[in-house]
Amino acid sequence: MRSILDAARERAAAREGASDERIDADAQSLTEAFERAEADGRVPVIAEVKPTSPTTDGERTDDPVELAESMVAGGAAALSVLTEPEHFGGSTDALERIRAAVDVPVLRKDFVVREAQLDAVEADVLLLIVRFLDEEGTDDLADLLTAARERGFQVLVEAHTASEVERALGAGAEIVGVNNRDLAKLEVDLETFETVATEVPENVTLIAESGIATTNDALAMREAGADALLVGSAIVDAAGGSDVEANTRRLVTAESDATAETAADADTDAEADTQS
Ligand SMILES: O=P(O)(O)OC[C@@H](O)[C@@H](O)c1c[nH]c2ccccc12
Repeated sequence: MRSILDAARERAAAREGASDERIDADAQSLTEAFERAEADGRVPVIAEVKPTSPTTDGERTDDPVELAESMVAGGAAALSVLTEPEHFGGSTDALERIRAAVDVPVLRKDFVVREAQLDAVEADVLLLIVRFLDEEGTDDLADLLTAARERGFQVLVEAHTASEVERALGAGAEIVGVNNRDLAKLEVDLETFETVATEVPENVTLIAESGIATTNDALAMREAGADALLVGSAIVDAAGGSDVEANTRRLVTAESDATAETAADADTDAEADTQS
């Protein structure tokens, strides 16, 4: 299989020939969706519809709209939908159907390297990956960021290292995602977020991405400063079962459950005190 980047360049070239109409996105605010979640005690989670990936065996053939609806029922603040066809089994059609079916913001997850790719499908939020930009055959991050905003998209800029975060901020990113997965080696290390997050100023919305599997992982990412979590595998093919709604809810309620547990512990302690 050719590389993700080569595939992206080729899809970009195909779109350049197609000269689609320019998207004029009517976008729902991602940060407001996070605030609504926080206001009712939910951890802001972006749940991801990803039929397959280079690190997954096989491909899920469930109806993506049903998956998405279960995620929202489980309390997801927003959704992420892969539209990359070759390595992730995604499609713009799935994104359109999901976006029409749910009332939360939807992120288009793809490898956008050229402006022409922006017009493939409307979404609330668009992903730009620092690692794949500013090099030969791709556009500049700052130019793409501007071009995406001109079309009405909010933009999530993804970084993996401190220097990529610097490039994201330098280009004017207001929403930054730190990917715990190294896209070259495809290995996940949650310490990536814990280390790199310290580079991001308070006024920037910060998202921890990938490899978040347990409620403890979720708590650790929040502790390290994540305003929101982006979770795919642990919701869709969790070891504990594939009840997507329950898997989403488990992460969404991680903090309220932890508080309840501490309170219960305190109660038991108080009881022990009165009895002694
Ligand atoms: O399935 P996970 O480990 O929960 O990860 C979700 C998401 O972060 C991951 O799919 C992802 C992060 N950045 C990407 C860029 C392209 C494609 C996919 C991704």
